[in-house]
Amino acid sequence: MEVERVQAIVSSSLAKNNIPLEFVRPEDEQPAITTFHGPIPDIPVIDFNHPDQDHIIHLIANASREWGIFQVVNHGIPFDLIQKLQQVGKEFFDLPQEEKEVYAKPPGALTLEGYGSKIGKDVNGKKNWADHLFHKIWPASCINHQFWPKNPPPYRAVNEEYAQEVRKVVDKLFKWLSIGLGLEADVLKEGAGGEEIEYLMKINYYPPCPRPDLTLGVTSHTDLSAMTVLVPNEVPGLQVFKDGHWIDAKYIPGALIIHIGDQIEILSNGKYKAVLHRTTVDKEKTRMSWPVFLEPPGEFVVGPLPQLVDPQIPPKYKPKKFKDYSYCKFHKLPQY
Ligand SMILES: O=C(O)CCC(=O)C(=O)O
Ligand SMILES: [Fe+2]
Repeated sequence: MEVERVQAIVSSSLAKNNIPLEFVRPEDEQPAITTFHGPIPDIPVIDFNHPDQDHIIHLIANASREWGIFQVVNHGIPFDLIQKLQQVGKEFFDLPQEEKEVYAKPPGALTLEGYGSKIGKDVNGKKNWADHLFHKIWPASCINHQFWPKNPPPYRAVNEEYAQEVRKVVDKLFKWLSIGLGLEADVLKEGAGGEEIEYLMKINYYPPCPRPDLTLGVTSHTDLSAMTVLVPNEVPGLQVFKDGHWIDAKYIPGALIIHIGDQIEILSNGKYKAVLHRTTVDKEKTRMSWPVFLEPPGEFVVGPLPQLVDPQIPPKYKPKKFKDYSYCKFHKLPQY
């Protein structure tokens, strides 16, 4: 069966002011009805250039306890590299449809890697207003170049360079998040797979939509990863659920958006929270984003760090192989 990409639907036959019913969300999900516009604090913004490292650690730990998400400025990744990452990704999605299909996720494949759209409809029978491309970028041993676009030609070099830069930021984040729990600097990284942690790049492509009030790009979820490091383009759309409200993330040029994912929530025994988030789409503009998911290897067992468990504070999660955790999450089965 041929899967129809959202981008292809948009460029073909879309009636003005109309979208196919399978993209129309129930009212309790529609962004026009459920987005909060009252006064509310912004997602915390953390400056890695702050001279006092203890202060940075304090801010990161607080943001991860209270929000599960924060933005980082002055993170050290050169702005022109971020712009190149965006440019080569955009050029890939601008290719003719049949050229992109060369990278299509093989049907029935176990891997997430490849070009595609979410095939299954969700529990409401609804689809996401988004296409995507997934491929691993680190460690070298887990890279499948068959899923890396050959076009545009600089795609590979730019993604290789980005992988090296993002690793430096990730190492700092793991270290500071660990210290923020009152623990040794290496515990979270080691608890999530150490040097074997896999860096999974995703490009989200959200075409313009005639009815952004009715649909969603990605529906509400927490990330399966340990954490996620995301570069957005300039079109707003990320929303986070905080204190019972869906609120918009502000776009800060060049900033990285850090999501705490399920595996850090588990490792920290619930001290840090995986953030519930979703995305909206735009009437005129294409939104894109480049999350990198940091995932334990499939066979790696993740559970609450023993240092955070005692008779007064029992473990809130059972240790589990990452591949089993992912399987349950994708198939919407209970975890424990
Ligand atoms: O596009 C975004 O800002 C977020 C995308 C997202 O949540 C995801 O791909 O997991
Ligand atoms: Fe996400």
